[in-house]
Amino acid sequence: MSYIKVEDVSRQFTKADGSVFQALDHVDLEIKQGEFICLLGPSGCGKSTLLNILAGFEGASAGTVTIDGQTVAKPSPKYVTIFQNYGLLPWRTVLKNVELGLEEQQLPADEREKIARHYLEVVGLQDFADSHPAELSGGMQQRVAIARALAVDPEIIFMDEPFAALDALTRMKLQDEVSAICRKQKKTIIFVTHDIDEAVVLADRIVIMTPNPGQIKTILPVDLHGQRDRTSPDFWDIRERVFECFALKPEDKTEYYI
Ligand SMILES: Nc1ncnc2c1ncn2[C@@H]1O[C@H](COP(=O)(O)OP(=O)(O)OP(=O)(O)O)[C@@H](O)[C@H]1O
Repeated sequence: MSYIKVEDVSRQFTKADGSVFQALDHVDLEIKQGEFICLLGPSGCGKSTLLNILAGFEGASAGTVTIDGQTVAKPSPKYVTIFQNYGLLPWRTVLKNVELGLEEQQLPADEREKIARHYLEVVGLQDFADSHPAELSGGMQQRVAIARALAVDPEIIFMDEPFAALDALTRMKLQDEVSAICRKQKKTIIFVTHDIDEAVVLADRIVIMTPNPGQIKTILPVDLHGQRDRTSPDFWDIRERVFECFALKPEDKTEYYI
């Protein structure tokens, strides 16, 4: 039973010179509740456009998107989005940043603080509650953004290249943490990336997109369970299949990004 249904969605943009650009072309996709989906493809293939349409930030030119049977027309408080630049308020403490989304729920202050402290613990930042974002590393700031997203108990978390600004080791650590946390919390995740290894580490299914016009080329199930070992033959087998989908030549494979 599909939870998110994308039916025949197209999106055109009119460029400055008046020409029409087809960012998404007849896209169909069904996603089950609790799935971790990675949208993977080269720059300009429409990953962010599709994510923005799913999250209700922008409309499709044609086609429909439904979530739990309801047509998506605008952003909903049931879903949260995490961006690459963390989106933290610099003048607030870490704790107060995590409380931000809860303030709209009109909870008593002590209840709000209890929930925020719980999710800071989930992401391992309980000792930094009184720090300000500028005192934290990029990886820690992104963990605050993840705690803030989880605190409102969303049904879906949309993530648009959330680790792109982080160094490779921090990114790998956060990939493992996000995978474990989101699966434990049973969230539906739509995650945009152009990093092949990141998609293989995280996804239940990888939606492989190609540009000009933006289309879904294929959907690859990732049949790896539990903690994903980046050195295992199974991991390398799936990674190989993704490379084949993009028709990358053997000599291209040393570069992890597409
Ligand atoms: N508001 C807009 N006006 C005109 N063109 C747009 C607009 N938004 C996106 N596009 C174009 O649509 C195409 C798809 O953009 P999108 O940001 O969805 O790609 P992407 O796959 O997420 O790329 P990246 O990995 O570089 O972020 C791009 O060629 C982009 O220039």
